Amino acid sequence: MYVGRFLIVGPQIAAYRVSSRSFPNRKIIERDAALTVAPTEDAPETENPYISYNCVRRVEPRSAESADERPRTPTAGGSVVVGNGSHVDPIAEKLELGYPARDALAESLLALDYEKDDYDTPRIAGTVGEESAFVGIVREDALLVREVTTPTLVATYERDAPESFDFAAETAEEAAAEAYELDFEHPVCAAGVARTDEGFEFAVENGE
Ligand SMILES: NC(=O)c1ncn([C@@H]2O[C@H](COP(=O)(O)O)[C@@H](O)[C@H]2O)c1NC=O
Repeated sequence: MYVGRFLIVGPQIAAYRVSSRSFPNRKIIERDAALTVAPTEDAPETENPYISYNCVRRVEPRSAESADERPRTPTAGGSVVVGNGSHVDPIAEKLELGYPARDALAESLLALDYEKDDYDTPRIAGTVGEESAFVGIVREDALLVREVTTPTLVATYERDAPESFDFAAETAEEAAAEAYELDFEHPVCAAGVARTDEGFEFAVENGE
């Protein structure tokens, strides 16, 4: 089965996988507080605006101090956002401003809406916070945002409503590997995120 991009959010763990028929020449690049999907060096040029984006963003815990004095190093609090497009950034920025995760997801997904491509591709996103985790999707016919307490999957095609999903990973590396290896067609790359005592750890599986 081909489900396109998908994510899984457990309450303390998250995974995101790029599956792609049309743009397989992509990889995930690790940055300081983000993971970015980008074309590989040998990818053909394209004007498609939807294939390069931050698929994971770390959000530092809110602090009463001024913006300049906020902690810059990862701590055990804070949140993580995962998703399949440019909406990941406004969701993270709203969490930074103190929006509840449900509202940050709903507002950002609705503002950007589904992608205006040949497939009306939905936008999907998830958050892992200190006390709760959420998933969301905006499709041509619906906006769904739901709190999750067990691992939950949502995908762009076919499996496009949040559903409970058997996901055993406990570390970021296991999450990236398990998502990459799941039996959905056209795997390209995957990201894993897990909360640890020090903050969130990230891992990437680029299938190399
Ligand atoms: N986020 C992504 O990595 C991504 N990759 C492809 N798309 C969109 O989905 C369309 C279909 O792509 P595919 O045939 O690879 O599933 C593409 O034309 C593009 O508009 C994406 N947009 C949303 O999932």
